[in-house]
Amino acid sequence: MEVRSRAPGKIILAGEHAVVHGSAAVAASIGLYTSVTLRFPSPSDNDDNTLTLHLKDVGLEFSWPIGRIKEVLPDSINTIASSPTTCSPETIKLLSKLVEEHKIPESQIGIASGVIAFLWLYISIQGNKPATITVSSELPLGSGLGSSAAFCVSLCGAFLASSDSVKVDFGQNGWVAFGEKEQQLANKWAFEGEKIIHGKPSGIDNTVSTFGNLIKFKSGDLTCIKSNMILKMLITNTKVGRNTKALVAGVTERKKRHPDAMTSVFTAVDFISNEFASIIQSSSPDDLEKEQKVEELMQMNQGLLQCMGVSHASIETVLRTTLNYKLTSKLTGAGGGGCVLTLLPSLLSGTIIDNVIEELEECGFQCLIAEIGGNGLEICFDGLL
Ligand SMILES: Nc1ncnc2c1ncn2[C@@H]1O[C@H](COP(=O)(O)OP(=O)(O)O)[C@@H](O)[C@H]1O
Ligand SMILES: C[C@@](O)(CCOP(=O)(O)O)CC(=O)O
Ligand SMILES: [Mg+2]
Repeated sequence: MEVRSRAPGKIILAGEHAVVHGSAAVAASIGLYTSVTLRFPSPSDNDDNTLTLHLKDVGLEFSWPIGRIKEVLPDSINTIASSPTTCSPETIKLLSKLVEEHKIPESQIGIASGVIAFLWLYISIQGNKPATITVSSELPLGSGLGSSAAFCVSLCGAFLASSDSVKVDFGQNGWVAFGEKEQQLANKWAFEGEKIIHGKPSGIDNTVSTFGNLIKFKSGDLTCIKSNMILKMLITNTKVGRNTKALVAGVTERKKRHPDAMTSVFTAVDFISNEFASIIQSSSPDDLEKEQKVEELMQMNQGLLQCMGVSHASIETVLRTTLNYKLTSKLTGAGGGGCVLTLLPSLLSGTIIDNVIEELEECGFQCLIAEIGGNGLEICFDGLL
């Protein structure tokens, strides 16, 4: 049997980092997906007793005989697919042992945490069954567009769709969404995977990747938003690599050093995200006024992200370049490099957009205009697409 799943990346329009500390944030899914194919060996493949993971984007392959997994985890992982569980530090150590048996080049060492998350999610949901899993993504990895969440959500989608705890209609054609209960379950498991990759995630990335659309998120609670204005964002990837876990930990350290100042920063971001959500939902027909307010909030949010210490020289270059065209930008995701959003007002001419993109690309950056607020996690069964 073969199951396919896909889950989108995201942009955070307001509130990254502060959302980890309980402030509100606003995020949207984008039309770039991570896809997973899961294949169980057929009865005729009786020699195939391995768990294999192909990571196409990074050109790495991992394979473990099921016997080796049982040897390293002798007490097996006592989890059930319907009950998402946090991986203990002891189990992370055991799973790391399995990952370290494969050579990961030093330049790609960040992939190890993703492979540990994969093992935790697979063994927890599917147990010790042999299978081959292939992952490929349209998202740049480690750039602030939520590739880690899309990775965890798409894996959980495929694992749950082929487990007994989820009822899926095998008869439907093409890509289908889970029912709400199954979406909640996939989201909770994906959050457990994100914890392994990020350390202390807020849960916004896996939530928007699972449910899609536009959301406001605060302290684990999700509110769906319906935008009443066209939000066109240019995404500029500075291609400066960074690691979300280290950036999130850096902000927490800064909060420990300056608790009152940082609490005020997070409170200000909470107001910005709430106001952002109300403006885009407002039924006022004055789009120009709404765009100007959104731009001002983006500018304020960027200033506060600088206060948190997560901007970067490459991000500042994008801000300066776009400002020359009177356009407003802010970093998106964890910062420290990665991606920057620029609001493209509805009346902006195509020529200006082309010119700004050309100038940004001359700096070595990569630009894209992504579709905002599309579908979340979807599943497809073999032969039906
Ligand atoms: N397609 C993928 N293949 C392998 N690992 C992935 C993939 N997508 C995400 N990951 C994992 O997620 C990590 C990047 O996550 P993170 O630092 O949070 O950045 P972001 O989520 O912004 O892309 C990678 O180092 C890897 O561990
Ligand atoms: C910085 C943060 O707000 C978003 C991180 O997004 P990304 O991994 O950089 O795509 C962390 C979180 O909310 O878990
Ligand atoms: Mg991430």
